[in-house]
Amino acid sequence: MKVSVIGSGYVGLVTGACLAEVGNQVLCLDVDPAKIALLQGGGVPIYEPGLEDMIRRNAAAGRLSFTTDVAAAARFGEIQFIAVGTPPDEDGSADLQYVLAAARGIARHIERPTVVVDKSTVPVGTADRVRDAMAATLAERGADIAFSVVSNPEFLKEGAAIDDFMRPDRIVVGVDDAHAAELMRRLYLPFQRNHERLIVMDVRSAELTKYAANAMLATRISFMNELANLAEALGADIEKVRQGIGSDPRIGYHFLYPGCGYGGSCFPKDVKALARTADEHGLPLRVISAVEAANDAQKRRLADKIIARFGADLTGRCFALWGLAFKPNTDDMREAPSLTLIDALLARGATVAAYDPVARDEAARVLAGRPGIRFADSMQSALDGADALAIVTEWKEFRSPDFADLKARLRTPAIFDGRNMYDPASVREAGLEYHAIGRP
Ligand SMILES: NC(=O)C1=CN([C@@H]2O[C@H](COP(=O)(O)OP(=O)(O)OC[C@H]3O[C@@H](n4cnc5c(N)ncnc54)[C@H](O)[C@@H]3O)[C@@H](O)[C@H]2O)C=CC1
Ligand SMILES: O=C(O)[C@H]1O[C@H](OP(=O)(O)OP(=O)(O)OC[C@H]2O[C@@H](n3ccc(=O)[nH]c3=O)[C@H](O)[C@@H]2O)[C@H](O)[C@@H](O)[C@@H]1O
Repeated sequence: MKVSVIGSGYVGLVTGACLAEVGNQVLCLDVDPAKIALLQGGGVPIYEPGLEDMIRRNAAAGRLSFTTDVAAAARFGEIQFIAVGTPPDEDGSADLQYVLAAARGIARHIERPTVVVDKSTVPVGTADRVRDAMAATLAERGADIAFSVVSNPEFLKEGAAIDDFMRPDRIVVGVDDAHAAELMRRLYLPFQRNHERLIVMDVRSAELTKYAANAMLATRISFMNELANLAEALGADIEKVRQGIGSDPRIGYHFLYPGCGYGGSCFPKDVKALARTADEHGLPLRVISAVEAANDAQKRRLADKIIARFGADLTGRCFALWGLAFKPNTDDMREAPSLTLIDALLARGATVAAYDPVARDEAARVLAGRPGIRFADSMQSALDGADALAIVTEWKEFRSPDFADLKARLRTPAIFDGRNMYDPASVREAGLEYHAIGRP
């Protein structure tokens, strides 16, 4: 099939590359000329394991190409995916300007019946707005071209995006006409060879399913984070409690890891947007508001622990930071808990020496112009001259450090572990203080 993808960010690129991988012809569009020039030259603007190889392979085979030409993209695909950003507006609701601009761009140039598939995360009712925007644009052109609007929310996780797309738990398709439903079924056939993964429903339910999934996952994390804080006060170990409850299949082990708060481009904004939608309908989601407040507090937790240990005035102190990205295996810094910690430390007069295996450049871009932060080339060099170490992202290479070396390099041998990476007894036996989340 011929497929256009409007928006070449995390979701657009992964969608485009994976659809090309199974034999479709794919054209990816973006409004950012620098991004498209990089992609056309064989580069990839984001770090996502396996993506660069997949893009190169499919571009070389002539199945995947990139453009900034809206008309070319609109005329190319019988299916047009919209995968542009939906950032939070000032009031927390999803800003739909990019989605609607993409829809108008398609309608301005299509020449044959087209199925428009919304992959961006959008509030319930957005498909209607996309339909209206397209109909108005077609009317301005005096064109009578049939089109359908489908909701096909994306559930991939950054850092595992290719695998999530190629082997999805489920593919949610919200659709209200048989032709579009059949086209979507054919498009996704290669991704469900072992068993049926397509869940077909009405458009509004599909739109809500996406927010429900992210809100449920965020709720689990905030629940565990608050419980961890309580465990700490009670002298209990949240890691033992996690194992104790995760073994119940009704609860399960996934997404039960306490830490220094959830970040990323989606949980924070989607939780806000869902709360906003509920408020607009006079049906406030009290649980969801609490999830958000608990996360804001949890992101400050490591800084609070450091202040409790070293005092509120951190002038002259330096803290080593391991991990900058909002989670491992990505260079994404959006809403990363590291940013909250860095802000708090710098505001109290400290300096920070940060190390991240892949997010260094992105972090340097985000933190440009902030005095007091140095980017180290290795885990070890971040420690030199530091008072203590804080761990924000659980990269694999942080799992088994040489604690004796750590102790030798740090002025105060103390670890503030925001991801509960170590066995407290082993760290303490090595002569280091260990301040984790919810552990005695
Ligand atoms: N990042 C993730 O892991 C996931 C994101 N989502 C959702 O997918 C959507 C996209 O997210 P990301 O890919 O992370 O965003 P992103 O910010 O990485 O990429 C969006 C891209 O769209 C481009 N763009 C904006 N307006 C355009 C237009 N009119 N025409 C063509 N290109 C345009 C931007 O230049 C940018 O490159 C959001 O709604 C997000 O909530 C859903 C699941 C996972
Ligand atoms: O809508 C989206 O964009 C995506 O949002 C999340 O994916 P992502 O943000 O890439 O990353 P996650 O692995 O979900 O982690 C999000 C945050 O939660 C934190 N987290 C995760 C799991 C856990 O047990 N504890 C915890 O603190 C992570 O450290 C990270 O900061 C969802 O997992 C995806 O299904 C969804 O498609």
